[in-house]
Amino acid sequence: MPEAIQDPRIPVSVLTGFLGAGKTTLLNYILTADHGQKIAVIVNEFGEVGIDNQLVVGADEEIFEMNNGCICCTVRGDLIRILGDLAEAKFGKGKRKADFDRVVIETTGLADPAPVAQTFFVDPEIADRFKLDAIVTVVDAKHADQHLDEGHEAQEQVAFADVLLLNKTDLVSEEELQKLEQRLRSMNSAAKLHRTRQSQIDLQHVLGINAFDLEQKLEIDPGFLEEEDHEHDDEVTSVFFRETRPLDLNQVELFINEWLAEHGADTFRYKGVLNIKGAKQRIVFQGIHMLFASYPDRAWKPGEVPVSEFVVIGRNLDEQWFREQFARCVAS
Ligand SMILES: Nc1nc2c(ncn2[C@@H]2O[C@H](COP(=O)(O)OP(=O)(O)OP(=O)(O)O)[C@@H](O)[C@H]2O)c(=O)[nH]1
Repeated sequence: MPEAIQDPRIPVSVLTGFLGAGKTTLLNYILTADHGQKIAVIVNEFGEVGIDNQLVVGADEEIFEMNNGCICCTVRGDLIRILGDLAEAKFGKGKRKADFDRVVIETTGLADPAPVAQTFFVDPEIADRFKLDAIVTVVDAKHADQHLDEGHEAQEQVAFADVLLLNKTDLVSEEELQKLEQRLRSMNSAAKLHRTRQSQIDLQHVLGINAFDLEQKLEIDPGFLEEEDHEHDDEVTSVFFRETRPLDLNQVELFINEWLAEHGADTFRYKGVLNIKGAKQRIVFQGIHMLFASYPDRAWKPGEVPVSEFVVIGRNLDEQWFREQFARCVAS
């Protein structure tokens, strides 16, 4: 990806997934795989001092632990501090030096990924140095239905995912897998879904995937955003928007202001590109709840049809409201 190469920020992958889904297994797999990259690891294990450090292999890696609470509530300050230390060790003139190409954060199975992801939008120094590459959610195929029925955390982990790893496929039948895949897709049609055993996957699907590059995903799997399935009555759903007519910037701003005021709490994740009238570049547009960012991306290519495409993932989404508001954004 040319954009990714030009972006000097350090990519960060966030591993999430419910308790026992296979996050540490994935982290170990990443650390031992032959990818030639140096990875700094941040581990947050709820209430178990040092446990994860013992489970994580790869002694050469920089491992930072956060044991004083759940990453999503009490210790976001810790996360900011650790990331700041890492940036200082890589770029600063201090004594402590650490050379690494990317950061992987393993969150506790009970974490709501939003505050972790928000860290990369909120804190200007962090946003300057680090870029959220992707949220990777490991799903336990055997227990997912139960977790999704019971808990908001599991639903939100699926909703926030850029990549879903349907793990432990050895423990369930093909039929069960297909049903579960449908359920996951109906909750988050934008995430790329892979089946895994022992969290093993070609790491090009997990690291350096530049999650906000919808185009790349569309190349791999055209139409994947449009898959819809209403068989389940899960509250978490995703809605996809596409419009080739250029949009009016003022109307888009009004739409977004209204959206964040009225529906910010229900919209977990949204991302995509906008085709703004008069703009030569695509505008990347993304956010998490009320935190929203947009910035000019690459220029539209010669021969490329400029198009606005984005996905909104959330709970109890008022799809009709979104469609009506979005329709008003088309430039006259
Ligand atoms: N049968 C089966 N077991 C698996 C698979 N992947 C992981 N496991 C096992 O599941 C258990 C939990 O895996 P972990 O990687 O520790 O899961 P985790 O998500 O890090 O767990 P927490 O940190 O407790 O949330 C371990 O015993 C793994 O060996 C799989 O594909 N199939």
